[in-house]
Amino acid sequence: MSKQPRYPTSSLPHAGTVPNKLQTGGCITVQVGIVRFLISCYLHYTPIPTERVLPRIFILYRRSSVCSVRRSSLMDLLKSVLILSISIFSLRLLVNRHRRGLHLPPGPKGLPIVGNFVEARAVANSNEPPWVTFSKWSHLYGDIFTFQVFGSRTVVLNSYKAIMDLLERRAHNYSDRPSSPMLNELVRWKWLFSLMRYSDWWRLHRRTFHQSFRSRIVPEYYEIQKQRTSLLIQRLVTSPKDFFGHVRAHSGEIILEIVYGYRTQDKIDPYIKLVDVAMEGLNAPGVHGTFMVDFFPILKHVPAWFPGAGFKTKAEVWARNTDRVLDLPWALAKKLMDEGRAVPCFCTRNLEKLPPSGDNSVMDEVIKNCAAIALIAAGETTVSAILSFILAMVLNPQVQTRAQKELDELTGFTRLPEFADRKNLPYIDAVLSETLRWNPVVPLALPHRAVNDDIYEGYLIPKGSTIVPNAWAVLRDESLYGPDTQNFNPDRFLKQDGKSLPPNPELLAFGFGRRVCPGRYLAINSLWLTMTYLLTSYTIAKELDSEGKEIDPVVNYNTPGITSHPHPFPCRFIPRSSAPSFN
Ligand code: HEM
Repeated sequence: MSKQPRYPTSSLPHAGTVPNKLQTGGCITVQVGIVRFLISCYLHYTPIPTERVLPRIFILYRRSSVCSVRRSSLMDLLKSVLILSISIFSLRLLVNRHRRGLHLPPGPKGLPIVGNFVEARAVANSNEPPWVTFSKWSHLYGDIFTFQVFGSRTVVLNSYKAIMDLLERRAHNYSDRPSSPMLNELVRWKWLFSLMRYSDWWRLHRRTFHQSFRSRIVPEYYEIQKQRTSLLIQRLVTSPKDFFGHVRAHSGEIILEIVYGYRTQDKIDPYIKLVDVAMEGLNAPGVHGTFMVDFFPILKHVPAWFPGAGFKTKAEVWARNTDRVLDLPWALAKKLMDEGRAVPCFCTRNLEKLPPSGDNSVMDEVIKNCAAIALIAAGETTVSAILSFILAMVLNPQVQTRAQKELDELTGFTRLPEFADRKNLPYIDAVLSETLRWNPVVPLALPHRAVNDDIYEGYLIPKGSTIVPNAWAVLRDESLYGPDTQNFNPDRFLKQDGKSLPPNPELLAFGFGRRVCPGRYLAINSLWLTMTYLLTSYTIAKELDSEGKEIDPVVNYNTPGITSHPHPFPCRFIPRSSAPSFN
């Protein structure tokens, strides 16, 4: 007796019997479904992902049974899959010739299935920073090149034109972010809107954040920035050797007060420490491809005790720090508000806007997330830019003298500079631009993602590709910025007869399109003020060894992670006698 299918018998034309016609129809449904899926993979240039194909086949197979078909044997099914795969492969070869010469951008040749896994691992494990390696690859493959690892495609942009054409002018297609199961789910950074997909949830965060950090609002923070920068100058008198720590504290203090209304303690502040610890869990997995789970999301379900699942243990430790940096400063701000001791800040201003009655849980979460991202995003970035400026002054005393002269002439050496002075200090502005250019803080910006297929300069950029803008390579491009771009030379940004100015490094250092850094106005103000206060108060010089000889600092920016900052270097802060800061 034939076996009855497991579906409601009422849907059968003749319960208990299975007509041959429908059986054939079901098989065709399966096959048509598979063909359609494989063709769609082809059309979107997606390498056929086995982890998606197999479940898909089984879903189709089950659906076919609704057509009252007796299930064909598994062998039959596999046979048809094989035949169809071979046909689709031939079809692919055939249609390839007719695709109007559309190709993917060039790139290193990969192996079947794994693609450029070997090259990607080499980049991730190399002593050379990835932006330098990518810049070298661009000499081999061109300004736009691509590589692919286990079906996940990356397109690297190495020219100003390509970056602007795609990420700025076609921002509607390139404002998404690639998803990273390691960062978003395992290390629980999903509340960080810099990592969120291009969605309404991201838009709500971005809008809330932007309202408090746009160019017209940031002057409200001048006072906090001035007070904290004066404190930095004082601290350098007492312990100049600890300048890395002081610069770190300075950036942390500014953002903690702006966002949570919290004034840090004098010693190493626990909240600043919290951010530093949490950053480890952002920097290490932040470089796409470091963890296999980003290529095979299914691995996130592997238990931590399983051999080779060490990433789960690491992720759990990092995730606890992620939770702490989100929750603890927020709890403090809420406590200060409840006790009536809160000073006006990002949190109070936004929470007060909420209606007193009703469910505010969504906006509560958004405000909490935005406050914490400010803390995370402002920390390392501003610190790195200020340290680069200090290093540049140690290495280029002639630049420092000229900048001090410009400042002293304007202020008469009787007062500290004011933000209103900025328009009258063109050389200081050139030094600031050169600081952002010389060693950009986020050399590869953050990765973007193509929402749809796109064609650029005859190349196909498939939907879902990760787009990496190599800002470092562009900022070192001699055709844009003149000769010796490895050297610090602010003159590049001064008007010269008949010559047009190179692109403002702010256009590259702070990212692109709809994802451009929303904290850039605050960051530029902090950097400008710190530079001018330091130049007014100190001469920054090379450290001396025990014999009184100058020590040349080593310029090393090879730091793992998304941001790049100089390795510790020695220097001296020589107070300028009778500087207004010390009176
Ligand atoms: C010198 C200092 C800074 C530099 C160089 C910098 C650079 C960047 C870059 C390159 C991006 C990625 C843009 C893209 O995807 O194309 C970014 C994103 C972001 N930055 Fe900054 N940043 C700095 C300071 C700050 C500060 C002070 C804040 C907060 C007050 C901040 C908040 C953010 C946020 C929230 C994002 C995510 C934007 C999004 O995905 O929509 N940044 N920043």
